[in-house]
Amino acid sequence: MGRRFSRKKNAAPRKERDPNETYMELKKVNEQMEQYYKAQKIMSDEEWPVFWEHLKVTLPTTFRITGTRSHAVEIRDTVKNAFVPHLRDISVDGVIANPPRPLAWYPDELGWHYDVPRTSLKKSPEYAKFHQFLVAETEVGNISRQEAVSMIPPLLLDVKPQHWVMDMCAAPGSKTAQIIEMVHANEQYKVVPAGLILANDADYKRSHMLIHQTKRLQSPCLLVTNHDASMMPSLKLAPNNKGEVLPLEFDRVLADVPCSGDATLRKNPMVWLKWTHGGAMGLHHTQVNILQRGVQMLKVGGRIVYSTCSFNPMENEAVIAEMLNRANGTLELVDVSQELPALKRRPGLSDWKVFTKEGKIVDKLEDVPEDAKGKFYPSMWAPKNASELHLERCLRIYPHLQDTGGFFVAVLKKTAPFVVPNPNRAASKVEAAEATTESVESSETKDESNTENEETLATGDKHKLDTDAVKESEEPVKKARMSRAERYGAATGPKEEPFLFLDAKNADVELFSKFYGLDEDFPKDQFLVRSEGEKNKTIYFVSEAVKTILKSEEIHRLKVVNTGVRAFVRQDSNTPAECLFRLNSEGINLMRQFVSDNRVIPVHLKEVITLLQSPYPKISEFAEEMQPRLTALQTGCCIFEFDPEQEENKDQPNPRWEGQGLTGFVKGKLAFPVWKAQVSFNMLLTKQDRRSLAMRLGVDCVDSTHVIEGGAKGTAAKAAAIAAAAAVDSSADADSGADAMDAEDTEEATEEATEEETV
Ligand SMILES: C[S@@+](CC[C@H](N)C(=O)[O-])C[C@H]1O[C@@H](n2cnc3c(N)ncnc32)[C@H](O)[C@@H]1O
Repeated sequence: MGRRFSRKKNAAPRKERDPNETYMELKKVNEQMEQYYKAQKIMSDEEWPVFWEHLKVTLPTTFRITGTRSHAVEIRDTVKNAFVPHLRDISVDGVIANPPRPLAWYPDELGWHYDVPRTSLKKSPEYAKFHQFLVAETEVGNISRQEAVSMIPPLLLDVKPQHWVMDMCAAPGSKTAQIIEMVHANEQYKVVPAGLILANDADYKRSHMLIHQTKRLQSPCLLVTNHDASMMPSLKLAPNNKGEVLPLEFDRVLADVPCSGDATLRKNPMVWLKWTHGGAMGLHHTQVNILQRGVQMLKVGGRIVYSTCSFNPMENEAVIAEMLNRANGTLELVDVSQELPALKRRPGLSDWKVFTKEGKIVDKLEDVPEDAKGKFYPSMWAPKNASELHLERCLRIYPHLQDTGGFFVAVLKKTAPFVVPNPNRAASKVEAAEATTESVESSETKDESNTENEETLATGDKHKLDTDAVKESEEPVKKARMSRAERYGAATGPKEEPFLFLDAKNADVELFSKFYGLDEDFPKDQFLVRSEGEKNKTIYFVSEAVKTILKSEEIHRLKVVNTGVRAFVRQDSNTPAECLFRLNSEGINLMRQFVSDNRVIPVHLKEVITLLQSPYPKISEFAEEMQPRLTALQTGCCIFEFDPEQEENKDQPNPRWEGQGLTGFVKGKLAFPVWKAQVSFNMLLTKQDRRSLAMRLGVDCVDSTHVIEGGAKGTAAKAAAIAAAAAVDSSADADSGADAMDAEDTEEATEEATEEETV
């Protein structure tokens, strides 16, 4: 049995990692890489030295002020007017740091960057306060830490609130979060957007990081799946309200594919050590297949964005060129030169070199040594018609252009239905071998979905494995033996509980609908549970669009790992209460819109402080004028709503941000669930949420050991899995690319969540 390593209970706290430590010690040279990219002529000889030197400079920290909250602009102005003036001319580690500033190309000045590394923030009291502010706002979802270049693909995806969007390789989820915000951009009171976000990742653990990262956005329009994206299953949706049965297709698709990540070396200095000629070779074919599946599932007229955090043409232009040729006129590269006009970019390449692993240039497949041929595909070379494909419309983002990481982005539009090319036009020998098993596969697929149109049928019969993992000779036998889940690319994580919709007439639904006075036109048939146990424990709410997927007769094909906002949780309470279902903080902002005012208590700061500082305050501890209402309130859960605008002293400086001149309170209303027992009250927030609320209000709080939060069984285990995944991720594996920072943030947050749920 292998040794198990565990952290000792009384071990000293883990030392905070200092990415710069390793960074500084590393020699920032890699001659192979330098030669390789010089040979690719990715830029002019004059520009090269500036580019190369810039790769060695620490990356600024960036964050986004999220668009879903109506007060995003107020948060921006707080940063701009209250913090920035105090952050001018501040010396950190002996260097005068540039104050935070907006990213020139990010719309409405909602994307920001600053130079002081995270690990040095505490060295300056001004920056420490700024950091505290960022942390508090991040916890409530008003700010999202994300690398600048990683914000570009969703912006170019041009998502509207009614769009159905698929994010094919979504973990850890920073781009998914951005897309969710776009779907919710209109934020109309009592309106659940018609749009949908299907966020997928092949890695089960990472799919849970994604769930964690997006949870704070409280979107009922999100569905998280766990498939190999090149094998996303076709699906017929449940009939819509016109009785039509439509295939699962998307208006927008993001293919932010796994890549070698060599454009992240400002943040992942290990790239300097690890880069080799072979790094991108095994990825090209997977990338083509993921992109092709995305194109297949895209509606005609829809947009697909392909992106990598790699400079390598084999992972970039070669993939796009192959896709355009396969699409044979049904796909076009969009000229986005007028979109994000302030974003500095360089055009895509129309010619590039292919190297062997040993670093020799090979002009064509025939020239590759026989024993290495299996690793190469004809599509790795620039096609003869490259100059006709408008590859210059691709975007190459280089670090020296605007002090960012590197990125590659291509925006494609589907102009007509796309049929997978004849297997004879297969991209490789391996793919051709796969085609020999087609009769086994396609006959089964046709049985399952014989009404599918030509395009989806073609899709069904081309489920491919990552060819690197497949031995050619074994392939036909293996594929014929594969389980259905494997053929559809479902990853091998634990079996998921089904999603079971509750009837609008279900006794529990009727009970909480009546108790909370849910609006008459609230869609009560969009609640679901995840187990067929005797008692419904946690009740989730999903949008209508999500429901049409979950109610599909073919839902067994899709491995859904998470969906829905936790709206109600059955409270195990000894207190007699008419309704034991309590509202959950996770869904409070959504549900508040539909709950009758009878269960909503407007409160002042005083009451919030009472709840934060005393675990079970009695009615007598609240303001006298509130006591009759609190006494009359039926026992059970209610919402306390705090509106800072109603405070008399709202313009007084907040002691926490003193010096920054910030006025008293956070902007916008705050709603949180509170349980009323016979004579006392209890705030139903996790320790973390209590702390973050206290921090935002500039007050202290007491950590109650009786914090109640809706942790479904097994959630702690899942959170532990997330933490483990984040830990793996933060060691800068290649495909985490530009999002490693986000993973680190997730790790921190998850450790908190785990701690919480085990209380
Ligand atoms: C560059 S990262 C994506 C970053 C993510 N879009 C974000 O913004 O946070 C690539 C992701 O692809 C996933 N992945 C790798 N191979 C995959 C496949 N065949 N299908 C789907 N996802 C895959 C990895 O687990 C990884 O999470």
